[in-house]
Amino acid sequence: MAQTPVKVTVTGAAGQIGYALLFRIASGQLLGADVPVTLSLLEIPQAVKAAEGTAMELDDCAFPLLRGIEVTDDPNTAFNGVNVALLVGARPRSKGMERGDLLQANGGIFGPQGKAINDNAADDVRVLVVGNPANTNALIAQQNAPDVPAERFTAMTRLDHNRALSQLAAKLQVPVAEIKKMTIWGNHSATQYPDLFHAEVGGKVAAELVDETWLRDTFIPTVAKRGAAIIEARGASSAASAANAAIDHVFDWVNGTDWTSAAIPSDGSYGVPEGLISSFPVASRGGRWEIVQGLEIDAFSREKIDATVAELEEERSAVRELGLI
Ligand SMILES: NC(=O)C1=CN([C@@H]2O[C@H](COP(=O)(O)OP(=O)(O)OC[C@H]3O[C@@H](n4cnc5c(N)ncnc54)[C@H](O)[C@@H]3O)[C@@H](O)[C@H]2O)C=CC1
Ligand SMILES: O=C([O-])CC(=O)C(=O)O
Repeated sequence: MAQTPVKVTVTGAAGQIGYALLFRIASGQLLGADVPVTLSLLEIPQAVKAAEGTAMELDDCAFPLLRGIEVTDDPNTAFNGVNVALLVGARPRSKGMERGDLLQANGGIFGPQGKAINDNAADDVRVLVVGNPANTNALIAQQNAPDVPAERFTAMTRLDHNRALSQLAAKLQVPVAEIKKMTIWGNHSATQYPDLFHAEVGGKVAAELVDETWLRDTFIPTVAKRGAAIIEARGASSAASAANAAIDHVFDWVNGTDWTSAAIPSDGSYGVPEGLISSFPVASRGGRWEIVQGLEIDAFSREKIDATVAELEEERSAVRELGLI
């Protein structure tokens, strides 16, 4: 029997990440090489024409797995029956904009999108928020979707995870595939904590294979500030690598993995207050993320985790005060 296509909705579809992401979804890399998909491209009215242009190009690829494309500026249409929602479109910080203004502007996007997901999505919907500030935008969407299980709302720290793998592989001159158990904790921001005390290379603890100064003064800031370094070098923010990380996140969520990093709602593990959407070491089993349990947290890591979690708490308080959640 022919398989029913999975509906994948991408917001901000006419943006840079959208352009790097849509073709890979349509080619089968998001869900698997045997899973047909339909795509819904959500944009603001001014960018619908550009998204239609991307849809024309998608048509022109004649992807065997792509069973339909819609382009719309209506969230209720875009999320109608959606199985996988990739929330990429967001309001970037502009010059002179205060953090409260940024959160308010994004509340105006992620609140209504959360509600539209609540009212229209398929029962098995999975949501990945990429648009910044990703963790708190995910919280806003989740809190506006009370009928959807809270655990279905996640935010992307997989790009940070991949950056950490790549930096460590280069330092140790080993292939990326030899590194296991990498973890990003906390917020997708400069406070994030890339943890080498649980990462392993050839069965050895990564933190013991590098000197402490490099770990503290080079590795952590390089990973945490890589987004800014890309903007500085490219004159535009990470797009292909962000799209790649979104593909990795959803593929592993659906198909399973023993260990990666994802920002998911906290159940209180590792002292992270319940409900915060924070990055953890996670496994995916049976289509659900689980926080890896039982890790010893040393004093250095505790301080770093507490700092990034404190930032998430501040963001949650700010959006509460603004009445966004
Ligand atoms: N979590 C992560 O690791 C990363 C997150 N990002 C974030 O991803 C977001 C998107 O980045 P780019 O694609 O480079 O930006 P972009 O500016 O090229 O594209 C954003 C698109 O979103 C659209 N948009 C704005 N409001 C919308 C709404 N209400 N509904 C639907 N579409 C809407 C815009 O029209 C635009 O086409 C940014 O917030 C960026 O900071 C970027 C890289 C990594
Ligand atoms: O800062 C940005 O807009 C891009 C970003 O999140 C990243 O590259 O990690």
